[in-house]
Amino acid sequence: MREGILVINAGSSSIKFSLYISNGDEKPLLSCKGQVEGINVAPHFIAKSPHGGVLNEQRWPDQPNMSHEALFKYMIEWIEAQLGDAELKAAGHRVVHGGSQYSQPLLVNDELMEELEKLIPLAPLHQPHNLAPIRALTKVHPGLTQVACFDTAFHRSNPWTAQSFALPRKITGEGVKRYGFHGLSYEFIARQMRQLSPAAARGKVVVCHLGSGASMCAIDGGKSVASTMGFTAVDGLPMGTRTGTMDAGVILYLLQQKGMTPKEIEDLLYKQSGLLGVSGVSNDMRILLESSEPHAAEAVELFVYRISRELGSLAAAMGGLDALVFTAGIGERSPQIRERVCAHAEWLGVEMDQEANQRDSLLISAADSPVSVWVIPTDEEMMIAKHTRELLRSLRD
Ligand SMILES: Nc1ncnc2c1ncn2[C@@H]1O[C@H](COP(=O)(O)OP(=O)(O)O)[C@@H](O)[C@H]1O
Ligand SMILES: CC(=O)OP(=O)(O)O
Ligand SMILES: [Mg+2]
Repeated sequence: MREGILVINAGSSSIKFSLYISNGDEKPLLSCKGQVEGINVAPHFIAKSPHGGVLNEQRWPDQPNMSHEALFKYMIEWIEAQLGDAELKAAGHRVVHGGSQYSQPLLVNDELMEELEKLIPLAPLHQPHNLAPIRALTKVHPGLTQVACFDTAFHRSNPWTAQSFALPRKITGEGVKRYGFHGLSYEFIARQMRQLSPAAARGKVVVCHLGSGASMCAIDGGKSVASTMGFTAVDGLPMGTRTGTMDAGVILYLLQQKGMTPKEIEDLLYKQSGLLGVSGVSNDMRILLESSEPHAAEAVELFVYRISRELGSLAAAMGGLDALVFTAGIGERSPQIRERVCAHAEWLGVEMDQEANQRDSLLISAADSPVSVWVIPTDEEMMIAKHTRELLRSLRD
């Protein structure tokens, strides 16, 4: 009996999917993957075979504001048609915030959904979009096994110092602490490192996940010990449209002196800041790198500067650095950003091989660099599929 596992990774401006098919107990193989991107701007659906061949592409130029729901419906109907004689066995979802309660992949039920909805204010760009496809799939397939995999889970191994704000204990006890995100990506990279360089994987690694959301993680002996994101995914590095770390006093100033409402401040911090706010040009790193606008160059400079400072901080959290990894959209595809970050990191023992970097090679450090430097494409969907399969297996046993 052929069985399908569908993985959904829904974000603020994109919904990514992967479909895995297995024959009986065999390991599931990737059947196709794709995404709708440009939601709210210029929606574009593309689906590819495992080898990268385009299977389907669709744009809606006269409906730029097409809803997440309508786009998800188009996507799911296309995916269902790909199943052929395979039965859809389960769906695994990336859920950005698991709060203080959830640190393992979990079977979705009404009670869990209620709890996850309470976390929407802590991840306004992500959580509503993570939960909507779960609900939409429940409608189409009422009995389908659905699994929620949390972006916060991998960081639960952080020591209390890395998880705490210096707030009164009562507030910390209510769950106001640092959770960290992009955990599925970091978990995938940690596994890859074990295969690529077992010695480095046993040591001290900093991973830079630089996408439209960007964060960094210190992984010591395979376990997350610190990261740049905190209570929410607006903390840490400046991102496409998010501020990253900011003096909390600025928020008081905006509330008390500028009379801004909480919703206006939320929009400012999550949607109007970061690369977009500083450059006034775009949230897209590709556009900024090509732009001749001085403010575009400053936005890139600030991005690199903040990565460099956080690198020092994360190395300090581990007491050293053996390997540095770049991943996600910018990390995997921008030799210039990697070069500039590595130039700031010479003091830590980072020496880059310029040619290897230009080629986006897997290993981009010089042969005698004390710290090895890697470019590893992340695969959050693969990690979700793995967790979903393991949970299904535990239900069968
Ligand atoms: N060749 C490139 N050079 C620089 N940046 C790139 C390149 N390709 C993609 N990006 C950046 O990667 C970002 C998207 O990364 P991705 O990891 O897919 O993000 P997310 O999953 O958070 O939507 C885009 O904002 C874009 O600026
Ligand atoms: C947590 C987060 O920022 O996710 P993304 O990079 O998908 O926006
Ligand atoms: Mg992402």
